[in-house]
Amino acid sequence: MDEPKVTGTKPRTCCPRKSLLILGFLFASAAIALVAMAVTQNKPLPKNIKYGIVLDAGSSHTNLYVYEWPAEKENDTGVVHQVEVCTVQGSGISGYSKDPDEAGLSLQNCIKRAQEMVPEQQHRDTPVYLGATAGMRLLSLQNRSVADRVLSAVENMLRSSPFDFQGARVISGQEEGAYGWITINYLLGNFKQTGWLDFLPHLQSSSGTSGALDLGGASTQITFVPDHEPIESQENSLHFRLYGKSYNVYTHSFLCYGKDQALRLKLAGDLQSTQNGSLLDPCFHPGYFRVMNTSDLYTSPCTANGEQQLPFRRLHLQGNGDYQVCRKAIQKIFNTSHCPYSSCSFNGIFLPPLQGKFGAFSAFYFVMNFLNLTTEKSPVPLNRVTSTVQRFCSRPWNEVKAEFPNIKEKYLSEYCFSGAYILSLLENGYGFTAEKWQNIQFLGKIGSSDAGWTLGYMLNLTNMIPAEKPPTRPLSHASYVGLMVFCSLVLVAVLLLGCFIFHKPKCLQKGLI
Ligand SMILES: Nc1ccn([C@@H]2O[C@H](COP(=O)(O)OP(=O)(O)OP(=O)(O)O)[C@@H](O)[C@H]2O)c(=O)n1
Ligand SMILES: [Ca+2]
Repeated sequence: MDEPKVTGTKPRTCCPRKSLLILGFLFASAAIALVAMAVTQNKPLPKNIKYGIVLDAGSSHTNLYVYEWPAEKENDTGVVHQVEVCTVQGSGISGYSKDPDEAGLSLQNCIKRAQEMVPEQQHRDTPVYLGATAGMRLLSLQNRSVADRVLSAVENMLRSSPFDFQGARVISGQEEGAYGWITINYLLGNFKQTGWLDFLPHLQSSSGTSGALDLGGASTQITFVPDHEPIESQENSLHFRLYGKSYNVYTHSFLCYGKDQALRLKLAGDLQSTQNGSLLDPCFHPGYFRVMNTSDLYTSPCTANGEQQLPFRRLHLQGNGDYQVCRKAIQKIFNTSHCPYSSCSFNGIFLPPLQGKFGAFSAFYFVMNFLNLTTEKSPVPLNRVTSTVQRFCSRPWNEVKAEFPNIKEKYLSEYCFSGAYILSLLENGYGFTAEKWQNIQFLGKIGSSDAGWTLGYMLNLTNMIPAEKPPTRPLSHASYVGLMVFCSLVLVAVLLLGCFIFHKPKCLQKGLI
């Protein structure tokens, strides 16, 4: 018998497979398009670089610095960096008092170098500034009109360059201190806008900044934020508002206390106790000789007051490398007999208690670096620095010369004096104890940029450091797009899942067949 036929309609294929496939395809395409759009939209645009040039016309020499930064990030912190430094051959511009035009010509090679560094089409938009420091301050005191002629010679040279000349002037000691402080804190990232993390306590000192110590040939600067102390003298007080934060900064520039002028001060003092023009100098190596015209010692306004009729015209200096005696001789150039404030450094100049970390650069760094005292990770303790300088000073000059044949004799012969002077200035002048010494970091460069006042000067003149924190979005554009994509995907996935759960296609429901 035939089995009864099952009648009725065939069970429908409950899943419209085709539609599901199409849906899946559309979903995948949408997801791919979303991701592709986010990626292409966020591809870094071709970099639009800007340049700026600053000439540091120091007392001993002139350096030209080229800086660059991405145009669209101008107001961010830490984006400007040095791409070139060119050292002008010969003396500093103040050394051209006898032939001011030569001061202008001396800059030519470095200007050429800058022309090679900056793309030609940007020459006209690249600002160039020249700032002269203590050498020109001294020349102005000595002979204003000669100083003006030197300045106009360098100005004419810079005006004739293809760059956008913005000025050549003598900057004040206060500015030099302040811009050095801005430079190092900008480069160390201490002005960083922390955004969401603003409420966290700062790790460094209470101000979150580092002090700056600059030692030049003719002046030296100390700049830092004291700890809640009032700054007792107006001329040492600066107020900055940077990236939405206020800073009360102490600064002082000691004219005549750069290392070259300090040596002159010491020698001029020593001369008073010699009868015949022979001087046994403890700050030079045993076996070192130097002959100088006594008149040269008194050409600077730093020593002019002590000018006297000496019975000899030449000074015969002979080294004996005695560090302890050298320190005593140097001590005499710091007058600590009077202080009209609650505390002073020397010469009656106000100094609040030292606070926080310090970055020490220019000659502080050159000398410490030469003595191999900057290579270790943590600061070398004061007693080790002292014994290193002491040992170096006692070495015979011919031995030192033979060991460092490539170092300029002028630099090499003075590292003993310079080491002792740095210790005198920091220990006795500013009061860095063995403990506080550990807060000093000797630095030449921070990243690719030299520590010095020039970067801070340019940042200020180009208005690249805003007083208030620029309004920033909580997320970067890339993070924003990424998050949007992610959330969209999650949303779609949740939607699909919801559809599947609440409108389960019959084929997926158990026991239907
Ligand atoms: N490798 C070097 C380079 C420089 N010097 C000396 O360090 C001193 C300071 O140099 P610098 O900071 O360049 O001084 P200037 O900027 O020229 O002087 P100032 O800031 O006082 O105008 C000078 O006596 C220079 O001879 C040194 O001993 N070793
Ligand atoms: Ca300098």
